[in-house]
Amino acid sequence: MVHYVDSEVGRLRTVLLHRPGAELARLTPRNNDSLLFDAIPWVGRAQEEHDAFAAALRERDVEVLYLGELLAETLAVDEARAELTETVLADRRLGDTLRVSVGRYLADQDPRRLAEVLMTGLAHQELKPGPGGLVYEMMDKLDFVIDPLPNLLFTRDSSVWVRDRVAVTSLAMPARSRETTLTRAIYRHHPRFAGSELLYDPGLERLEGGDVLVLAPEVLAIGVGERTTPAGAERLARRVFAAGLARTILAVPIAQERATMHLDTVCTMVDVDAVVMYPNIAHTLQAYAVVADADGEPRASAPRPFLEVAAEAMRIDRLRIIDTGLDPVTAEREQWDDGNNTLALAPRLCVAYERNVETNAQLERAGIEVVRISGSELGSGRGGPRCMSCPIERAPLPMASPPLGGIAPLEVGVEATENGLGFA
Ligand SMILES: NC(=O)NCCC[C@H](N)C(=O)O
Repeated sequence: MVHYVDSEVGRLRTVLLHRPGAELARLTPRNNDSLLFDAIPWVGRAQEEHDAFAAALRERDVEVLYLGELLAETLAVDEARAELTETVLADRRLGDTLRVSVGRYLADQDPRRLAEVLMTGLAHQELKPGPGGLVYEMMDKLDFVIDPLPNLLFTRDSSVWVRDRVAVTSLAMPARSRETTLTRAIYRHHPRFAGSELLYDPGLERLEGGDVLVLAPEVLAIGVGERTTPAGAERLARRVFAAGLARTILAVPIAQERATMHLDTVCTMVDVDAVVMYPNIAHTLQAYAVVADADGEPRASAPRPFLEVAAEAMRIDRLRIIDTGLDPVTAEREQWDDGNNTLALAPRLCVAYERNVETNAQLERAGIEVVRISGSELGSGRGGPRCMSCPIERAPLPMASPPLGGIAPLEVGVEATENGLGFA
């Protein structure tokens, strides 16, 4: 099984999605802020929108894997089951009496139902018969014994592939931190991923997948802001250099605000040399170019304009920008609604939310084909097509020029095609 991603735009072959389920029905006006949703989604409609997204990908020959299914299959492995049960029971809010009772409940579930509980959580009133004990008695019947994970929908953030390695990330927000226990278990125990080496681990410094862009073979950009810390970027750089997976990493400071929670909320790639980007920051965004010194340690140079540093690292003349919206107000509205958060299926072919009318028109004027999907309900969690997808295999792109540092491209069968770019 090939797992390989060396760009943002190489033809997408396999992707990990999560079809939203009952975990979305846990959202209420009391908890939506802490669970990182801006509204209460209509679950059935969100599922329809998501099914249409998945269908659009399949129609274009993309293999769609579902996190829920992989998790259920993973839980058939005893070691994975024990590991994930233990993680849930380690929650110090439970106390001993409730812990024993939750442990028994989990042990009684078959892999499919256990996967559902791990994703959807468990409400106090669902644990029957109640175990008694102080903790249980003092809980409200609507409280959660196991918290739900409504942000599983955004598979981009909990893992990211860099060439043939997968980085299981370290999520910053408490509402999301348990997500990576699930992705980690899948990559470690599911037979499909047997032999995959983990490049990063949830116990390390904060790092989220939405901040990691594979700009070109051997060039990564890492947003540093609300979610990813400088220490997370440095740790990933060290590991990527040690594994010979990249020669330059750009650390890109972004405002620590909800509107710009990840780098992919302001900038995504739509061609080998083009990004759709929020114009209000395009020319002020800076980047620190990080390379390995003689000992393999990451060394950063002084910050310079992102667009310049990126083009240099990618060995192209210019990184073309396609603006979000037409005017500053439309740009602000469409950036908020994930107009920048496109998912490239191949160079010059991307998936975008239909509601971002002006941005999509700009993309088309620039020669990018746009597959429009509706996302009125999906978008209530503040994420678009890129956030909702974790590419596992993309057709490789050629190196921009012969590698200078002696890092050889992997032998993974670059397709010979008419345009020579490895995509049909
Ligand atoms: N890459 C992304 O921007 N992902 C969107 C994550 C949205 C989610 N509600 C969160 O706040 O983490």
